[in-house]
Amino acid sequence: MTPAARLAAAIDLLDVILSAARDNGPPADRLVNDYFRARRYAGSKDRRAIQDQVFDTLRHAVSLSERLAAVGLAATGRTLALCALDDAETADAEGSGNAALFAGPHATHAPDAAEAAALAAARALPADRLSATARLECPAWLADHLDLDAAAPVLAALVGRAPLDLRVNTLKAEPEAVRAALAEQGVTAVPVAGTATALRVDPPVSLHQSPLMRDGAVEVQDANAQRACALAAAAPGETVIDLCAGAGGKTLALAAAMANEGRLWAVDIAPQRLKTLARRAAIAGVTVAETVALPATGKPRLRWLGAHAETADLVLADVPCSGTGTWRRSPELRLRLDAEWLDELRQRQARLLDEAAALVKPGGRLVYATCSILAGENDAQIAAFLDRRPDFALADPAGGPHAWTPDADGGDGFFAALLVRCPADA
Ligand SMILES: C[S@@+](CC[C@H](N)C(=O)[O-])C[C@H]1O[C@@H](n2cnc3c(N)ncnc32)[C@H](O)[C@@H]1O
Repeated sequence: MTPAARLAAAIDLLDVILSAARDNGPPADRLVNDYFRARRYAGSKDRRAIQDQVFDTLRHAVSLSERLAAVGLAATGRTLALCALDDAETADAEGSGNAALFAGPHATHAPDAAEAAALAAARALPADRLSATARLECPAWLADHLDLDAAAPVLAALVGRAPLDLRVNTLKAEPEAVRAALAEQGVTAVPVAGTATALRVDPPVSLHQSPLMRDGAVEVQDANAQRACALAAAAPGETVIDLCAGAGGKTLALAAAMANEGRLWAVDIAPQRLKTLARRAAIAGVTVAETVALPATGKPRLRWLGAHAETADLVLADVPCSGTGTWRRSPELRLRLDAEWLDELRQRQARLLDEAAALVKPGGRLVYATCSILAGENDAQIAAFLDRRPDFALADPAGGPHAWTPDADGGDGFFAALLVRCPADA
């Protein structure tokens, strides 16, 4: 593809992603996959270049939008992409280069003289003229929900690209053997300190064709998500309920920790995700997990929850959340979230926490987890829960809940609290 065709594709994709973000449509990575599935003529290098351009633009969409607004331009896929061009490309966009970026059928994307001047002014705006939130690529309204000064290092790290973290599936392989096998494929994977199963490949490479992936010896899973699972300390023979199992990232980790012994219920409201879970479980050699699709409300849900009340040694509530900790991987989430949705999420999280607690047997454990960096979804939920349920306590009150962050730990922003229910005779 020519540079002009790549830019045009990036603009098309940005428009599709922005409109999905506005209308609660599919996530960016799915839209990118769909886009290229319909355009088989794009080679892998083209795809990589277009994808990088799209995601880099989305990572800076908050500041780019503010720059565009400052010169009176609306933020669209096209203006965002043009505003994000670097110096060499800018010469082209302004017509002083060879205009290769707008050649042939892609001339429609070329700015006219007035727009080119406005874009140049937007690009030249010094960073210290941007708002404090835009400098950190954080939507302005979120300043009411976090301490901007304290969160600045985390927000800054969330603008970067995520590494590729792998979880070694101990049902199939040992970390050292996996490292050696990866090294034979020319891939350097480094153990992540403080975890037993996480290997980091940084910068990321595609391992989809790797036999290790195909045979289920490794899974892609962020190291901090693995830390949350490790905190749960699922053990062989236990009864475990993964209440928001989704496509099973954590279910598979729990099953490995249980060495496939005991009972592991994987519950979700999305049957399609549970189907993916079952497929992944088969590849990973997980035999202990049983999927349960429940509606979000209503009698069948109450019936299942009632039948399993106070039966679990461990319940994991990996609740739906803002995903603010995953902005490196899903930068469009910044544009998706609004105050109303955040409020709705928080109510849902509190309800799920209460449902999860009702499943825990006396003396059992409850892990509440999010991939959010917002206190309202994290510490505040735990504090309110402990007020509602005085029969639960933080397992490690001195350490409190855990908040792992990309600046400190390299992985996604992740929060997990381990709560223990008082034994029956306490
Ligand atoms: C953060 S995701 C879970 C990710 C998953 N645990 C993993 O590790 O891959 C949250 C999940 O909660 C599910 N969910 C939302 N509301 C639910 C409810 N009322 N009961 C059960 N699951 C729910 C969503 O469908 C979504 O799959």
